[in-house]
Amino acid sequence: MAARLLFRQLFEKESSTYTYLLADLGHPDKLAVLIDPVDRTVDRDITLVKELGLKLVYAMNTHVHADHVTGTGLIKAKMPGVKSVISKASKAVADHVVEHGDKIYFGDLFLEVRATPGHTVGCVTYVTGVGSDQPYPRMAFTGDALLIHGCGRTDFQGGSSHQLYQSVHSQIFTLPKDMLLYPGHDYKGFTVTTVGEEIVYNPRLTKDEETFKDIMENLNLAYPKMMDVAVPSNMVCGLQDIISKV
Ligand SMILES: N[C@@H](CCC(=O)N[C@@H](CSS)C(=O)NCC(=O)O)C(=O)O
Repeated sequence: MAARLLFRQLFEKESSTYTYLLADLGHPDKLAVLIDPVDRTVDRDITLVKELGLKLVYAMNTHVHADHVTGTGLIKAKMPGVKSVISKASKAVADHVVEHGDKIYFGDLFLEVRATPGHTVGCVTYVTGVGSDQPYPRMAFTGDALLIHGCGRTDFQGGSSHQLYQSVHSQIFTLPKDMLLYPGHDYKGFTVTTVGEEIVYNPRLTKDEETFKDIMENLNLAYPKMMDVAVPSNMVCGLQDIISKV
């Protein structure tokens, strides 16, 4: 049966985080994945998965988040059989650790892993693809490597403005110009962008690398309020928090 993509963009307002639900409606079991679920909105996401008749197979993270606790641990507790996913480079614990070039299949569809370190050392971008040879709308989930007309900060968790600049230019700006890009957060009310739009209008990453580094060194952002709780919890995909929340 031909793959058919179901796609939902979900928002968690306290951390301005986007969670993405993707499923292959062409598969008899309607296999699905969630990218970057948040603990606070897990019940909403699980209800939606059930209402749509999907079978969730992976709860995936683009990186170890510093501003909120991932929902992957809670989802595993509430939906036995779902596997957590994160990059090997993050050094976090998950059921499935991925590296650059890996493909995560759900039905005939897959997400290809592109290493995009710089915001954190283990950041990855997930790019959609399809196993069979058919025309397909393509999208990439950039986590905090690339935000809409912005990018993730680089001042903690192994962050590096040099690495982020190289990651975005080599792994994201080389994708097809009309590819849709979906970020991990948005603080300004945007929902989606394209590769072509960011190549022209991103106010940070269109600059030369030295100017970019200067911009990043002078962001003067306060540390995320939940950082001391979120990072240790997310190093185990949120598992240490589940006992009090299930
Ligand atoms: N105020 C928020 C944290 C906001 C923040 O630092 N966002 C990060 C991504 S989450 S670690 C970021 O990279 N921002 C880049 C930017 O340019 O805003 C909180 O207290 O949680």
